Amino acid sequence: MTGSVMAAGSVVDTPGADPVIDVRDLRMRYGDKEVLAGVDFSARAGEVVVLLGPNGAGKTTTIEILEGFRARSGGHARVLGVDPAAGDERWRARLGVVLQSWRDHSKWRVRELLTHLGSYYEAYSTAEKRRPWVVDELLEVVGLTAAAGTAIGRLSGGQRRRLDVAIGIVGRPDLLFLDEPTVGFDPEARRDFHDLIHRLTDVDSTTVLLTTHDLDEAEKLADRILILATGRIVASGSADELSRQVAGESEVRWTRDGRRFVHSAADATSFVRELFGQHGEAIGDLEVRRAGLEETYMRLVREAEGEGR
Ligand SMILES: Nc1ncnc2c1ncn2[C@@H]1O[C@H](COP(=O)(O)OP(=O)(O)OP(=O)(O)O)[C@@H](O)[C@H]1O
Repeated sequence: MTGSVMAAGSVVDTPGADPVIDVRDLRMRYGDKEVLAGVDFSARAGEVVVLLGPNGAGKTTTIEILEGFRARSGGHARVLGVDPAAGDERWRARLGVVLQSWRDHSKWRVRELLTHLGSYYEAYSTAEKRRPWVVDELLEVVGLTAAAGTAIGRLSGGQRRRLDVAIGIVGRPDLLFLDEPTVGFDPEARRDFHDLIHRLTDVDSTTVLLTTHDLDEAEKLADRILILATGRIVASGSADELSRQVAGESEVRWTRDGRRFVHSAADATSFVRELFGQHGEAIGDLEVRRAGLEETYMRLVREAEGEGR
């Protein structure tokens, strides 16, 4: 591991507060294929943690283990203080799950299904958290009011995904797992979804663990981004912190005498100082861009994969 990659397990929890998710040395094998080779991370109450990684890196596997859907091969995992392999109904009622795709319930109508699923949570209502979510309010926040009476088989792909999110949150979970929630969303649906996540974390202190391949989305939503590659968390931090870990070059753009110039510089500040020293007021439209999350992500994954060989 090089110095530019943060050591796995370096996430620090708030002192005194039990983490909502606590994973140490998590391992998973399918036959002789090792998918998770020692994953370490934790999440605090109200935090949005985004799990990034190439196809097949093990993101869904990680989430399914934490949801209690899949038995791990080894390591320590605690979710809301409970080993997910031994979680009971009461524990499950505090989780919300949005899987990659649901393919059932096609004859049910939207309102009917949400009312039905919500009824399972009534027994777990508390003074602090009334469960389930009132259906009309839920339909409103996920943008399905107009489709409330529509049979599920007739929803568009984006509406279907909104319904998946509604199913995930109908029980007002303390912890919400979302596996690629915005696939098929148009830009407006995506923005509504981002607002919804902010509402869940701000109003309800819901903790969120989500996977996505949309780096823009990761940057918008995440308090912390985890990059999973070669079976481990190879980097952890905000988009800004990650980009500072990668000693990338910045791009400097400017115009002079009506011409556009672009230059990559390792030290943008001294380059710009020199540029003004030489050309002074002739310089216009100056822009300096640090490596974006996409470039940072690609470099971190490539470094990890290079070392793994
Ligand atoms: N039930 C299973 N049996 C055998 N191998 C599996 C099983 N489930 C997943 N795998 C393999 O484990 C690896 C990790 O899969 P996983 O779905 O967790 O990755 P992912 O990071 O979520 O990928 P993607 O970004 O494509 O959704 C893949 O190589 C996959 O083929």
